[in-house]
Amino acid sequence: MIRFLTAGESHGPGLTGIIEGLPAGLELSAELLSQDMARRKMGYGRGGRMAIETDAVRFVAGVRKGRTLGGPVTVWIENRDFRNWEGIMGAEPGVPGTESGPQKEVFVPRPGHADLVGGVKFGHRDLRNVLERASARETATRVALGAIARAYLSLFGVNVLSVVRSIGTVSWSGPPESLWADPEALRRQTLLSEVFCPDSESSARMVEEIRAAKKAGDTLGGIFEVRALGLPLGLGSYVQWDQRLDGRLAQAFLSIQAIKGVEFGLGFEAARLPGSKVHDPILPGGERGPERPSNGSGGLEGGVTNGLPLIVRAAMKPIATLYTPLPSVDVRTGAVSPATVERSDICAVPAASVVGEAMVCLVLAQAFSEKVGGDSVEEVLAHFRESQRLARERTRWGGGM
Ligand SMILES: Cc1cc2nc3c(=O)[nH]c(=O)nc-3n(C[C@H](O)[C@H](O)[C@H](O)COP(=O)(O)O)c2cc1C
Ligand SMILES: C=C(O[C@@H]1CC(C(=O)O)=C[C@@H](OP(=O)(O)O)[C@H]1O)C(=O)O
Repeated sequence: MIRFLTAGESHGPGLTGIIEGLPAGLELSAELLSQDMARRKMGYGRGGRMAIETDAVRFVAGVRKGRTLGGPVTVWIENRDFRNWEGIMGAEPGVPGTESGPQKEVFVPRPGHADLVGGVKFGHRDLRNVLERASARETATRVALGAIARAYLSLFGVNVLSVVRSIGTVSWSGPPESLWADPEALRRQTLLSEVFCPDSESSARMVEEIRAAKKAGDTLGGIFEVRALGLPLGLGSYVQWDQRLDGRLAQAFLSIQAIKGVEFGLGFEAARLPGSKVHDPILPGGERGPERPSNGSGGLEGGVTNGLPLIVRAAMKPIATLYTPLPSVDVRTGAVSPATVERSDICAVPAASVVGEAMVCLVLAQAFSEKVGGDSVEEVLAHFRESQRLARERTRWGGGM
């Protein structure tokens, strides 16, 4: 069983991630993780912090000579900004000389952030004790662990990709199927856009809208789409509520800071259409199993992958920190006061799309490990091949069923 945890504060010394349950012998390197780490820092509308961090990943456990050992894999990502925060964020109280100067305490909660609820829940008067962990800085760890999960998924020929579908009021219909089917070309074209939208006209309009929001002291959200290609039929299960893969993916997406909605395939549109326009006919097909001429289901039926691409879209709300702040209350006095303004992103939808990919990789890796298990890569691959053989046999109609 694959499971993972993250730890660390936004301006503390660094971030730690642990992922357990990977087979021994999986090839891993910092270099392999670096592309995803770099993409998460990108996107027009991010704040000054991204210029400070390098987000280099160091393996501190579970990997030797470029291969997993079978134990928990632990990653460490340094917060380079910590050197500017050491006196404020250090773990030891009263280290001489470190507590002079501004302490960057936060007393006026930002509407839409975790400040108010965290302060009341944990009894923190200084709301910095809340925002440091609630911050999406934590997603750097998820992307590192997600890239490890991606390496595991590559054993099965699975590819996970994303594009930005809308920012603010600007939206577009998404790439044609032919471009989705060419992962390298899609990735290249997505990276050419400042907002990870491979349609250049929409991309330029999105950038313009972010620029206008910044000028107005405002922020923006948007929608991104993640797809997983090359999935076999049979990951996840309908036999228990918490084994349904759509439910597990939805939880994973909603756990990303500021994600407020998730849909699969036709999504909410399906509620407006008759069944004949929603469900995907089942045709006999050939050697590769039944054929489905459409994919309104987004690759899941009964909480189980059906062999079609997984299609998930997530909606991100606008960033909570406003440079023209909303009214709030000073927790020391109860007086009405403008919400705290911290250095902040204006829009982080492109970055969130990379985090979304990471969460899909992690949930799919868990589902694969449940289905095909195994202590070594060799064993995992043998189990996978056998399960593929059985699936082929069972869809040779009139034969194996
Ligand atoms: C990649 C990314 C970057 C973010 N950057 C900021 C930011 O700079 N300022 C901010 O106020 N919120 C930012 N957020 C959102 C907050 O972390 C989030 O709104 C907060 O933790 C409260 O959680 P909730 O919105 O899910 O309720 C970001 C989210 C993501 C995914
Ligand atoms: C640090 C990251 O994102 C941060 C997420 C974030 C928030 O409130 O969620 C607030 C900002 O933090 P800071 O005040 O340090 O600039 C973002 O930069 C990151 O993505 O690596």
